[in-house]
Amino acid sequence: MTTIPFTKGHGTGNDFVLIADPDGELDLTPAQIAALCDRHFGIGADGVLRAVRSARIDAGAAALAEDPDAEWFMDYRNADGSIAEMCGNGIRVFTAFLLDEGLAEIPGGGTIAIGTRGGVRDVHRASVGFSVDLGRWTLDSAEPLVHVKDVPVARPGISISVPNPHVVIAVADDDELAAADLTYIPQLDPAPAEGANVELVLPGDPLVQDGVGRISMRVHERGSGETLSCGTGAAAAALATRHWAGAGAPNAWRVQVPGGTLGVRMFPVEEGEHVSLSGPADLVFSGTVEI
Ligand SMILES: N[C@@H](CCC[C@H](N)C(=O)O)C(=O)O
Repeated sequence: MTTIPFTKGHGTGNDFVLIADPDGELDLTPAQIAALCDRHFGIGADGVLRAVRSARIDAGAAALAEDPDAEWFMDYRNADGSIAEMCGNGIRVFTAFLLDEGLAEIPGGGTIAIGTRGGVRDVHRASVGFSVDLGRWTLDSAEPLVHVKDVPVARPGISISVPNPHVVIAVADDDELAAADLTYIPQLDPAPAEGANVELVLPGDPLVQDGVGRISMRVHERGSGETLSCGTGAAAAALATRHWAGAGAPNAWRVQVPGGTLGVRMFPVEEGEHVSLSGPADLVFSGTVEI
């Protein structure tokens, strides 16, 4: 048994166990991650965020090659111990944790570069919490048929990577959004080999207010089940809705999730378009745990 300090944090209710492991000494197994995330027998969380110096984790070499300033690497794990490329809520909470622990600083008005398995991501302070540039997104050609328990009709999903995989479907109304039973894993046909996070989206009425698009969303996350929020899922949901809305749809979106509100923005860059995510990041308590 090893006793390790941890902090519990969340971003719009998407909650995480945060562990500082600067020298990469803690090789947590999937079973240990699942035990930490267990809501009955552990601390309870949707995932684990390990803060390790990029130089001290294999996956960090690519991050440092991309941006030598990416001193810290976010080693993200889903609640079942599986690895994902990116976590949009997690990276804001991770940044709050680095600052709180005195491990990093964000110079006034500046950004911090964080290594992730999906590439280096720049985070800066926002009016509420933090904003992260999620980088380039891709629309994949797959349109799997999505069956969600208690949603009467299966419908084709739109596949978007940011760069973790998402499949987004629209629902008809509030009742359908509420009725969906996301304790069951949505069935995708064909099923993507790497799995997918599935977002159910209800466009706002009106869809656009004061130039900002509005949607509500629920999510079933790969490796974590239904969560109160998914940052990369909010970005994928806004991108899918803009795609459905067609020409003239806005590039700024407010996404209502069960745990709060997130902001999504699309903006042009030299090589295409990036999507950014903003929202709160809260550290709730700290303690020690035996693993
Ligand atoms: N909750 C996260 C996404 C976490 C990873 C996801 N479950 C996956 O496996 O891709 C977010 O806020 O983006």
